Amino acid sequence: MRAGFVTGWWSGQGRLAAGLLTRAAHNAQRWVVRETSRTLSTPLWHRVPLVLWNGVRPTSFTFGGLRMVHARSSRTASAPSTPTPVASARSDNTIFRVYLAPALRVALRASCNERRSRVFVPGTQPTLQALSEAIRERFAVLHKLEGSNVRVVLAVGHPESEQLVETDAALWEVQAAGQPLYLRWDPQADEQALRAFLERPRHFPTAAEKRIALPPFYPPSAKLEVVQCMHLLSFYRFVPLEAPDELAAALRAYLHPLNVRGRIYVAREGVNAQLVVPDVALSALQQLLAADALYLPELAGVRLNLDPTPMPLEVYHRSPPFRSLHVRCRRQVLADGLAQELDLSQRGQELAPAEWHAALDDPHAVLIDVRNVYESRVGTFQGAAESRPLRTGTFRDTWRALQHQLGGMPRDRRILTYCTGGIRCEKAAAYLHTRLGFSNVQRLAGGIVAYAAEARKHGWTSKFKGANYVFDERLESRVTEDVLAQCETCGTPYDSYTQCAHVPCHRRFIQCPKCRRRYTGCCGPKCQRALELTLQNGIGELHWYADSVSRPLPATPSEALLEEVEAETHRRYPDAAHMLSGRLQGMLLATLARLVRAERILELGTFTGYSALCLAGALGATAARTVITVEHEPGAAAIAQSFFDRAPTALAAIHLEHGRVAEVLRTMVQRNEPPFDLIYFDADKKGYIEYLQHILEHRLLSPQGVIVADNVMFRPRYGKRTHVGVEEVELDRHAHKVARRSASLADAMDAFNRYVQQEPRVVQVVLPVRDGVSVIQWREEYRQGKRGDGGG
Ligand SMILES: C[S@@+](CC[C@H](N)C(=O)[O-])C[C@H]1O[C@@H](n2cnc3c(N)ncnc32)[C@H](O)[C@@H]1O
Repeated sequence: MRAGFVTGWWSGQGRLAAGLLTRAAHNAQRWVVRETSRTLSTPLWHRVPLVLWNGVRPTSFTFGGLRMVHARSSRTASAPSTPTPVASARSDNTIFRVYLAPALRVALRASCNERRSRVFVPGTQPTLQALSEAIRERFAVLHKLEGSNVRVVLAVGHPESEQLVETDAALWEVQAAGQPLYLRWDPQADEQALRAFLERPRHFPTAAEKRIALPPFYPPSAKLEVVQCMHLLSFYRFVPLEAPDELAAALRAYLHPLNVRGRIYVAREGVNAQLVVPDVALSALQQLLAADALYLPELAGVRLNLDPTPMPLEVYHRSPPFRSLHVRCRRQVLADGLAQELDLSQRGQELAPAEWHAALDDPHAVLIDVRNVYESRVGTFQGAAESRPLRTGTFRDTWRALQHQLGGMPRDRRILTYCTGGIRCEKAAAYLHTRLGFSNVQRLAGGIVAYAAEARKHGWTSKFKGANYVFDERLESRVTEDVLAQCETCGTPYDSYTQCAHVPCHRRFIQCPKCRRRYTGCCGPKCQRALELTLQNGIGELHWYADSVSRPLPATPSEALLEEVEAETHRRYPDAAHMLSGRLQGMLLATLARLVRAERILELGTFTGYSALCLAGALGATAARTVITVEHEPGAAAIAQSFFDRAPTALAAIHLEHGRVAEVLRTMVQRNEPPFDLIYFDADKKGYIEYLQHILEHRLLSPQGVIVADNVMFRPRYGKRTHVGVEEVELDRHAHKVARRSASLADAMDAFNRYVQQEPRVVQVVLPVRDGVSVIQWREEYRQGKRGDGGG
């Protein structure tokens, strides 16, 4: 017997029409259905088995409206009669790593989250059929294959692998070897079907095209142009659904015209929705789901958890909690990882927020926070009740944590459970009742969201302290001003979550703004280092582009001369040639010199004379115009002088001062040197602060003058890079030395930037050109003044 994993063909339109017909039976007066079902008899696509037993090996057959096409493969070995046991299976589930192959990802336009997943299959010897169902549930994007005639197979090891999983035994082998699985096109795919799918028209029918009559109370438009604010709203209901996909289709059809965004899961066990609703559409949505409404009978009278604070439209635009509407069919609306379905008919007693508020004073009650540890960290209920945190990482861990926390407890003890919106408590309470035998389980109706709204409405002192963690892009919604958590990097009280800026890590964690700045948005130095390497590459590319589209000033020394300086520098200083300013920075210096109408320029750090030549070019030759440049290294000074001697006469005179910058600056003051209109800092980084103080103190900068400081965004180099990532930075001994030195230079530059930022006499702007250029000027009130008066 052989089995193949396939996705098949079925009539998507027919499915919708069939769904609508069924719905029409509920409320015939509201629906106009012009389409009729075609071949459909089993509307649940995800219930259709995807494994073919091919004793007779059909190439295709139709099952409940789904045409199944067998995935032929190069593997011919038949399944052994005694299956190999699975080597590694955790708890009640077996976990598979499944990826979408790149070609499939692109074709399905899978989002980042949908590109790979761990797939949990109940049992330790899962069948291929169970895995295929779990995959269908996990990779909702496979829905897009609906209506196509293309096949997807499960390949082992790599995206192009032709080793396919076709039998349960092959699956167990894969699991035992810990190999990843790739969802890919069938290697023997029908080219035509594939092309038809890839070139399919991307048109999403509107409600009018679907011929759905919208309710009369709908607003004429819910477009964001006519909206003032958005409302955050959630609802869920555990209700047995015969045809979740019908309800999903109906929800899409009804909610799209209201411009509702968010995420709705629909399964045979019920519905779970988190939405953001335009203000003009809120009352229509409420009417749609009202107790007496017939539009969505499965949801009639569902409790709507409305966030009491509407979101102004500009806030929504800045950080929308949801950007579009996703209605997805899943195996469960709340995946619990339990091998056996819970009996949800016994799920404890619901307490209204006011009853809950009072119940928390019961010293004999046990309070169970059913949320995960990262949620409890930023906000919890506090009261007399004894609190037993579950500290779970995912909802699937709840069962073991409950057994652990409540193991030896009398079964008639009063248990109070709460979660964000109430849905998790329903399953937890059912488990406590039916599996652990607790008889007095009570849960907070509507969860923290409903409690916070009621507390605010009635002016109670909230017993929930801190922030309510939410699963949209806001990450939390504040209930009280209490701060229960700490910054994970410095330990100061703070409770806002962020995500590590280093994309491969992307860890969600708590970090204060100070540490966020310090670690450039990363969760720690390791990720920061990795990010810096990425940025170095990125900036390199941007610099290259900026250089290629810039055009030098006409008076700049000839490109040929500058190229010669560069070539000579590389020849004589192969390891230090990067110190030379280069074309783009040379152009920037010349432009700034022109802008401030500079006559006198001072450069600290000549090296081989590249930037001095650019500056002299910007001034042009007149008697009053001069560039003074300072260099202490005789070899570099000699090279620079040789080029200055050969410079065209159209350039301003360049006077090279041999010696250390500090001394030269002192002698300048002694000999009463007139002030400069542009001073370029490009010598030793650790002296920048001292030079600045001296220049300001002795007014060596003219009132309109500008200081240009180079390398102010200098970032440490961390040795040889193999490829970007957290673990990939190799440091050899020499690299260690370089790293230490460059780290100390980076610190010096950071100290300089911060010094200038707080220096009252100047203003500065930092430009991310190369490794950062700071442009510093006198503040207006300090422009005029006498030498030695400190500029004041
Ligand atoms: C980055 S390079 C200058 C590059 C040059 N401005 C250009 O763009 O072509 C720095 C130069 O400053 C010199 N230098 C460093 N510290 C110095 C100091 N205290 N006094 C004088 N020169 C110094 C170094 O010898 C080196 O040649």
